[in-house]
Formats: sequence, C-alpha cells, structure tokens
Amino acid sequence: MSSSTSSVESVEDESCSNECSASFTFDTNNNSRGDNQVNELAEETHMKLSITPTRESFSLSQLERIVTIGKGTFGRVELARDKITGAHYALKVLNIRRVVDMRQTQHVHNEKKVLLQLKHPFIVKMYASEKDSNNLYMIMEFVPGGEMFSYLRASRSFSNSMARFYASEIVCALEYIHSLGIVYRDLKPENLMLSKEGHIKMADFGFAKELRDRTYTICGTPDYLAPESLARTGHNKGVDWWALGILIYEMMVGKPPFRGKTTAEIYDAIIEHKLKFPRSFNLAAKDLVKKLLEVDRTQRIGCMKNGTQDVKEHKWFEKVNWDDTLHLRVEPPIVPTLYHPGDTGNFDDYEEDTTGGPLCSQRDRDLFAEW
Ligand SMILES: Nc1ncnc2c1ncn2[C@@H]1O[C@H](COP(=O)(O)OP(=O)(O)OP(=O)(O)O)[C@@H](O)[C@H]1O
Repeated sequence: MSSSTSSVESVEDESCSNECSASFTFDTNNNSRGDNQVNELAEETHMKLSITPTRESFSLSQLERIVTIGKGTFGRVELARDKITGAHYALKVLNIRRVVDMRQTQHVHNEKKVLLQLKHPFIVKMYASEKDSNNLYMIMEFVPGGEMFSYLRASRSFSNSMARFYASEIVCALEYIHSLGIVYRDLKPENLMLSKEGHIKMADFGFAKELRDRTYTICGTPDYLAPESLARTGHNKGVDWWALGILIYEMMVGKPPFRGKTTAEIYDAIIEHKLKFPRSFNLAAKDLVKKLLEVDRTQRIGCMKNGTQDVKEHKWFEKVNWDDTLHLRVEPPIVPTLYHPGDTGNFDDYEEDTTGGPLCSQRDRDLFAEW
C-alpha cells in the first residue's frame, strides 16, 4: 500500500462474529502480472448480472492467485482470478499469527462482520470469507482504479469540483453506513479506491464498528466515565464527519490541515485547532470544512438533529443532485487507465510472499474458530 500513514489501534474489544467456517486449499500460486488472456466476456457477463456468489457456492479453490496489489500492516491483498469464469477478485490474506501478535483479532472479526452486511455502490463488496491453518481470507470485488491517494499525490491537489464529486459520493456512503448503526472510523485517501469508471469504493473496514445503540448513547455506568475516556471513545458517527472535513481540505490543498513532523506534533496541532485556509480555497467549501471540523461534536454538522441532511443541504453541495450521485449518473473526473480486466497497472509493485507467513498455534487458530 502506498499510504503515508497506517492505522493501528492496539485495543481488543468485544464479541466475535458468528459466521460459519469453511476450509480450502489453493492449488496454484502464479506470481505473474495480470495479463489480457482472460475471458473478458465472462467477466463482463459476471459484472452485468452482478452475480454475488453465496458462501455455499463460492469456493476459493476456484481461484488462481495472480499478484500482490496491496500490503497492510498484517496482511496483503492479491489479485485473483476465477478459473472458470475468468472474473477477477481481490483476495485479502491475513496471517493469523500476525493478527494475534498485533492484537488485531477483534478488528478483523469486525471487518468481516461489517463488510458482509454492506451493500452500497460506493463500498467495496465482500463475497465470502475462508481460512486455512495459517491464514484468513476475504474475497472481495477487485477495484481496479487503485487508491485515490495515488491520484491526489500525482496531481498534488484536486479542483473544487473534483473534491466535491468525491465528497458527495462519500457522503452517500457515510449516510448508508451510519443508517445501519456502523461507524467507519478510518476515512482517508489511502482507503478510498476508484472503480473502473472512476467512482469511489471505500475499502478497509478494519476499524469499522457497530454501535451497540443507534441513538449513540454511551454504554456502561456514566458515573465512572472520565471526561478523557469520553473524548477517547471515538465510537460516535461524529468521527466520520470530522474525517470528511480533513479529507475535503486535503483534497483541495494537497495536505491535511493539522500537520506535524511526529505523531505527537500532529496531535498538538489538532488540539490547538489552528485552521488556516489558502486564499484560493472556495468559500462555501471553507464554511463546510469549518463546520465539519467543529470540536464540539454535538455542534458538528452531520451530528445534529437533521443528521446527514444538514451536510447534503450545505451550500457547497448546492449543485449536487443526490439521486444522480447515488445512481452513478454523475460523470467521474478521473477515469482510471485500464487496458484489460485484470490490469494491475494502477497499483504499486510488491514483493511476493512465498513463505505463507509465520505459522500459528492452535491457540491462535481457536480465536478464529467461527471464521
Ligand atoms: N478490493 C480491493 N481491490 C483492489 N485493491 C484493494 C482492495 N482492497 C484493498 N486493496 C489494496 O490493498 C491495500 C491494503 O488493503 P487494506 O487497507 O484493506 O489492508 P489492511 O491490512 O487493512 O491495511 P491497513 O494496515 O491500512 O489497515 C489497499 O490500500 C489497496 O491498495
């Protein structure tokens, strides 16, 4: 992954998902680049019919693993191809031992549980999950345009209308996620991918969390909660609206608003909350960013009585037809260059893992008994 920052939170939290398990073996491990010898017709048909293989019908042994297209903190993402239909998939491979060592067990369970629920045009689809003795696997739709991060760094910043296009698609996705009582908690350009047409696909739901209570009240015994622990909860949908403010700023300026050389300096900048806008910054966008970066989350736009509607009705989005946005009728500003269906040209090159990663113990494996 070409990201500048990787997100690690070392907190393990509640219960695991209840999905059934299945085992499989891969019988090929082809490390060559995606080629154009695939059955394009089969892939097109697959896309048009939007066949979503069920857990019962979708077997990983059908997949040929082609090449690594992304690396995360404790896993990798590979391009894979269905040996029968020729359709491409993204296969997220998580080494159980690394997940456990990095105390990410619960996040991985959360990611799978949340992704299986989500069906939205701007969110990456997950079709199935599997495991073998050392790894966990998630089979997802392959999003061939790569990370928005790469396009943003290449062009330094986006124009006002480009930023508004991406922001409007993200608003639709956040509205949907929040309506299900889920908070995304990791909005940043590295986690936003572009589809083959150039629409947003949110990926990496490792930090996503289902709120136990849709009114977003805090559980537990309030008398015992310290103000700083309230401030550290981060389980409120407000964190996503704040992150949208940072993202809009970064898209338009090329850098986030609160900067520093070290993590501590960045935290200080956030707390100091000195927001400076270049003179060229669109005034309506500036107003929205200020409202999204409101420190008091009860006063933050998106978090008040009218929820997302306040964001959608903000004057920066005046020209946005939300129905057209949701139905992919707005022409994307960037259409990724793709020469064939399994083209990985929009991704960085990664060294292949020929070892399969560290071996795990039965104790580690048991933590994923229900995977
Ligand atoms: N469905 C997909 N289609 C194409 N590429 C993908 C897909 N999902 C992920 N990737 C690529 O793989 C990279 C790593 O994926 P992801 O962020 O999900 O892994 P992670 O281990 O959770 O990473 P992190 O350490 O940031 O939490 C992404 O940044 C992206 O470039």
